[in-house]
Amino acid sequence: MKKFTKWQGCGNDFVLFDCLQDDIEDYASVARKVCDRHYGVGADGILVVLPSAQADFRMRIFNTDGSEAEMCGNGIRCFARYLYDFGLTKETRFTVETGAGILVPEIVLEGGKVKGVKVDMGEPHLLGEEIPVVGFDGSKVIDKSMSVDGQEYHFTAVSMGNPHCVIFVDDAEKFPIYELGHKFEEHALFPKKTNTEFVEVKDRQHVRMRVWERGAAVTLACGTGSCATVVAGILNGKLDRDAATEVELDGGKLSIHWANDNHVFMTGPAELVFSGELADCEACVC
Ligand SMILES: N[C@@H](CCC[C@H](N)C(=O)O)C(=O)O
Repeated sequence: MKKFTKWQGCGNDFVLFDCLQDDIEDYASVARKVCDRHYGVGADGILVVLPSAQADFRMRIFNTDGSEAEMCGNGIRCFARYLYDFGLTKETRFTVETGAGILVPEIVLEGGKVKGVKVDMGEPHLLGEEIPVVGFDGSKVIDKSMSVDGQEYHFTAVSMGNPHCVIFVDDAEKFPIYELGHKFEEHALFPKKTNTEFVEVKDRQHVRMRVWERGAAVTLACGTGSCATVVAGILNGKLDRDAATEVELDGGKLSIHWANDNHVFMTGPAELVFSGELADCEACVC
């Protein structure tokens, strides 16, 4: 029987497997089964805790469709809180190897209790080949035009280790995300597919964002998407850089700050939902 814990950060939910001792044979197949909301536990992805030769821990993340993502912002806060709450580290600040490099989460304490997690998400990548976006080698992809379903959209592309396409809209609530989201994800401009954020700017430090995630469809929140949104908002002159921006998501709020050292800092909640054991663990080697 493989034990797991279920977590959520702003309603973006994950099943976490601690594979420091017992590994899972096929992460992709476990992700597809376990994330199913009818036949499985139900989640937007699975997080895998692994040892690392370069950092204190290693995190891998698999989407509901079994694809592996380079990084997950809400996921790394849950990952960090698991390590701290379950006694795998006594440190409040430690290093995590991810597909986006080594990142640094910090447990935020208030009166001895965990209030949230702040993560140094590293530097955004802006060149076309780094994201990647076809046809933009050597240049940034800011306020460019793309056609989806016969309609022209202005987009800005940012990588936070994983690809994001940020679209500023007049009314985020009215955007037909369920009908059109997958067309952005699969657009020929993005050879590794993309996450897409539909963003309404409320004021210079406050946005409303809805997301269609690569490999997971609509989720209640996206941490890397929130970072990409704020970077794109600043690059387009819509947001201020001197203080944090509040990103209002379907499932909660994140505070994002693109600091002068070029690092993006994300602060937000991470909560344990429940612990359990998989009844059918045929994909595990434990
Ligand atoms: N929800 C996550 C991002 C998860 C990975 C994403 N779907 C991808 O494939 O890049 C977040 O909070 O960042």
